[in-house]
Amino acid sequence: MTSLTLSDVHIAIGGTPIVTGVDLRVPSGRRAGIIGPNGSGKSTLLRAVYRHLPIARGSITVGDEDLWRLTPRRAARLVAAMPQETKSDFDVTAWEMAAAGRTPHKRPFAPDTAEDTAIVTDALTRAGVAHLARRHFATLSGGEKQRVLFARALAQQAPVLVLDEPTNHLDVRHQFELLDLITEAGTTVVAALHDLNLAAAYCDDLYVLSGGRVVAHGPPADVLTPPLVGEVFGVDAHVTAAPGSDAPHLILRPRSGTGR
Ligand SMILES: Nc1ncnc2c1ncn2[C@@H]1O[C@H](COP(=O)(O)OP(=O)(O)OP(=O)(O)O)[C@@H](O)[C@H]1O
Repeated sequence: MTSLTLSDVHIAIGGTPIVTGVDLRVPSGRRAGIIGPNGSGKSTLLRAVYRHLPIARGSITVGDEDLWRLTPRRAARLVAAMPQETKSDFDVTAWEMAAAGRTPHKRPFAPDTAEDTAIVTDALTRAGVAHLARRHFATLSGGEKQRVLFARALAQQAPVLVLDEPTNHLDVRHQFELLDLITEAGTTVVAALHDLNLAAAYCDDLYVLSGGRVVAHGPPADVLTPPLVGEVFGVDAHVTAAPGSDAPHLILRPRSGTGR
């Protein structure tokens, strides 16, 4: 297992600063959630962690390895991603999409070994989509695609998992199942989540992004206070306890006095 550390990370797109001075540390095997309103920079930050977007300043380290100094192959052995969107216009099956997770473990154009096949089968099974293996990825529903992409990330067997809104297409049962699977996998996780209650229930620490900066971080109970939620998200929050757990549970309402 491996820790993930972001130090003073700055990201600009087309000369415009989007993420500014982010420090974030996920100890080995722990789960950090990134929350924040639309456009606050969550996806941009995660794209830098899975090397789809370069950083302008700062560093990202996995264990003691500087992610941006590694070969793509080495980086992909350390960090697997389940991005929000994937180009699905080309003609691959769900199996081939999941099997792409094995690429960093193989020589270029090498065929799948029996071990690769077993790992991909196991990943599709754990993600609950083995029955879709022969279907064309482009024809799957949003939630089915999301679970195949999760299978790809599992097949990659990387110690760090980056998840961008992993539950946004999933029905409630599959939301819980996916987050339980992630918890059982025991990998180091950084995930952007819109659902504050799922974030509170499944993450050890939360980082709140607003305007590309971290404005609060810590255990969910310390971060998800009514004043913080009011200030960052512009809604009223009432905090209760989640049934059978120590995690806070929020009841959210439109901000009083907004005329709604
Ligand atoms: N390629 C781009 N060119 C210009 N601006 C961009 C680009 N990508 C992102 N941005 C801007 O950067 C900001 C942060 O976007 P990002 O997608 O990281 O936010 P987010 O917190 O993930 O939002 P959401 O909750 O809506 O998914 C937004 O204002 C967005 O418009």
